[in-house]
Amino acid sequence: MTCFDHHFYQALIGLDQKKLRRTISGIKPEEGAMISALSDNELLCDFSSNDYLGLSSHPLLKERSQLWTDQFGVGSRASRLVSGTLPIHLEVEKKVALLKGKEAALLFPSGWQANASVLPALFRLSLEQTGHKALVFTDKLNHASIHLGCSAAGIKQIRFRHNDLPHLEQLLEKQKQVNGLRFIITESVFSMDGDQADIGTLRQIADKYNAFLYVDEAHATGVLGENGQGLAGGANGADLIMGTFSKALGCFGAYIAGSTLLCDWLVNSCSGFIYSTAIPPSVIGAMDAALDILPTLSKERKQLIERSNHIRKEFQSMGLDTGLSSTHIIPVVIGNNEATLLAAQRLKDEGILAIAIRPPTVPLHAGRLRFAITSLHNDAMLEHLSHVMKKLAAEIHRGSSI
Ligand SMILES: Cc1ncc(COP(=O)(O)O)c(C=O)c1O
Repeated sequence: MTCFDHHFYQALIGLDQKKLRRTISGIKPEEGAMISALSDNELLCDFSSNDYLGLSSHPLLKERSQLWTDQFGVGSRASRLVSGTLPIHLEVEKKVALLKGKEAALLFPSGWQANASVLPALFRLSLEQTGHKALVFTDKLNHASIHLGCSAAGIKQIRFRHNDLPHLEQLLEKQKQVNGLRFIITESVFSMDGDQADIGTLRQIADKYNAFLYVDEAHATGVLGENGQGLAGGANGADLIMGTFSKALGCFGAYIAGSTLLCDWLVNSCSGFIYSTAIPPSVIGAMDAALDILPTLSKERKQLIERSNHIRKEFQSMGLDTGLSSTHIIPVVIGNNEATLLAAQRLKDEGILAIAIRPPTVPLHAGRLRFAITSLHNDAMLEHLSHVMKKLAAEIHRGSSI
């Protein structure tokens, strides 16, 4: 009991009333894409997992994780700049840089931590070098950790409409005479919408306005681009790529990739890198194995995209709103929070897990079921999904409470 429990209680009641309260419900992984819910042991096919290539249970990831734990210990003992840097951290950073076609890379304990701490470090560069605050142009649907990185730095974001690059240009043009370094920040595949940013055009705009292009590739890495490189790698891509190992790469942790000087600057200025214990050997082992496996998965990537295209078309033919999705992430936008929760429950009753995503994760009145297709889904699972969604679509169109 704390002296503020009555405040916590009232705040939670407020969320309940708006159907926005979140609760933790545990799961146990079963074979393939199946999981069982801890609450009732119900067996469900998981369409909410970000384990897009099924690597989280891959034998090589487990083996190397175990091997490097045996060789280097469980913990990494210190932060990277103290005595926490092992040869395996440096090796994996080289592999990330190679995958992304960049000079250098740095590992971070999580994607959230990377965005939340790298952005403030970059923005400080503007103040230090020009004496003026950074001008930060952000897509309206960027991830919460990007917003946090901006607000932690006291930056007022100049937000452009989602994926609307003419609007971005207008905003850049409007600020043309204002001093300060310019940053453009976007995701390459949007986590809740499954649509893609046009990196080529963003690069041209960034060059025209001498802006630094920062791209979060959390959901593209592993799945899209050559060898799963993502969409923003190479010389014509982003200035800084941020990405995670926690999704298609099946493990945990994150990275940024860019120029050597950029990485050297972050080693000297980024609090999330400097003041945090180095990633443990078990995780580095899994990261290393995932990076080795990635180039061998072209067939899986192709199949994943084909299957996702098929499911999206099926949903659309049922009159469901899949937004602008063009990837393995397929939202079905329902709108109302209560109806979204009901729809998720209907699916659960039919053995399908698709979590109801509600504000503030998505904009107001844009509640949705978010389906992530993975390599672990087989034809029978996808057919069952289609069958169940047909029934749900009929309910939606009948105008029932869903
Ligand atoms: C676009 C995006 N960026 C960053 C993150 C944070 O990554 P992590 O889960 O590694 O903290 C996520 C994950 O939820 C994400 O979807």
